[in-house]
Amino acid sequence: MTSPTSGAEQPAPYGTGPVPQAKTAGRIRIHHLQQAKDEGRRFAMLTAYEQYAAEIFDEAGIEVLLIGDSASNNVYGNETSLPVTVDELLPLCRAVSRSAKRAFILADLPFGSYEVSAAQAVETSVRFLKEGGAHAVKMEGGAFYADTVRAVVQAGVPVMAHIGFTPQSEHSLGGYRVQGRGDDARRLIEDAKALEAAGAFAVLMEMVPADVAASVDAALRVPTVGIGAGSSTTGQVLVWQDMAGLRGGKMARFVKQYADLRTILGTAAREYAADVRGGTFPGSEHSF
Ligand SMILES: Nc1nc(=O)c2c([nH]1)NC[C@@H]1CN(c3ccc(C(=O)N[C@@H](CCC(=O)O)C(=O)O)cc3)CN21
Ligand SMILES: CC(C)C(=O)C(=O)O
Ligand SMILES: [Mg+2]
Repeated sequence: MTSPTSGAEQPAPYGTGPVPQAKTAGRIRIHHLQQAKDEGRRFAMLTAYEQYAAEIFDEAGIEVLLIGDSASNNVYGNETSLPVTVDELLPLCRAVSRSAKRAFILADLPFGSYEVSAAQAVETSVRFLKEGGAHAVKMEGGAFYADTVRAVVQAGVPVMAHIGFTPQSEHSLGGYRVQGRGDDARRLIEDAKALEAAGAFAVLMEMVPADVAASVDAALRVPTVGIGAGSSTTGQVLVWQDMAGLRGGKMARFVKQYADLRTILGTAAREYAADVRGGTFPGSEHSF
């Protein structure tokens, strides 16, 4: 193979020198996630909605950052993920994609932005890549969405499918409940296979019995990601404010809390306020 750098050293003609690769060098891509499955390794995914979380998780080696529609109830103050819009998620996606150098950037399609037609799904997905800087999108839904997945993939947008408990359908599913128990296990496996056949590069399962999730993972060539789906999936995902203990209140069973940021930030804010009220902040070292 010949390359511009082989043979005798010659000045490169203008415009043919090496292209800077900083933007993509070392970037996690879909084939790395596939390799993880093929070689029996697991990968980690977290949500991220802004600059510092994105930078910190990227530097920590988290392979996939998800701009989740869970921004609805973790950023925008809604009770559920239903109200959040494309126009609200796009700026968060842009902030994360600007801030992460290595992670694969995955954007959730919010409720109402892809269900109407395959054309609507393609239009919304393209916006997340063009305007949000995402590398792929995730959408909720089973085999019924296979044609939609196929259309988006054909347009050049990789798709992660999301099955099991799909929070955008909580009112159809009758609440926040484990999916795929008993006879429903077979349907979950068929959904996953149909979505893989439609071109999904991965399948995420939420709140599915561990043995059923293991069967789905075994039935698929592509990697799986789990949240409340046991330890047999290729990857795992958590909402970062749950994982880091920033969010208060009762946590779902599938959450493991690795830090207590809510207490740390609350203590910092109380100490700051006390210093201000007591006149000890700012000190002379903070003054001009
Ligand atoms: N902060 C946050 N964390 C999440 O994991 C999350 C969001 N927000 N927003 C969108 C969806 C909603 N999700 C949720 C939220 C709560 C439960 C929950 O309360 N589960 C209970 C009941 C399970 C059952 O009885 O079947 C649990 O104890 O796990 C589950 C999924 C997951 N996603
Ligand atoms: C919980 C994960 C899988 C998600 O879809 C989200 O954060 O929106
Ligand atoms: Mg979501």
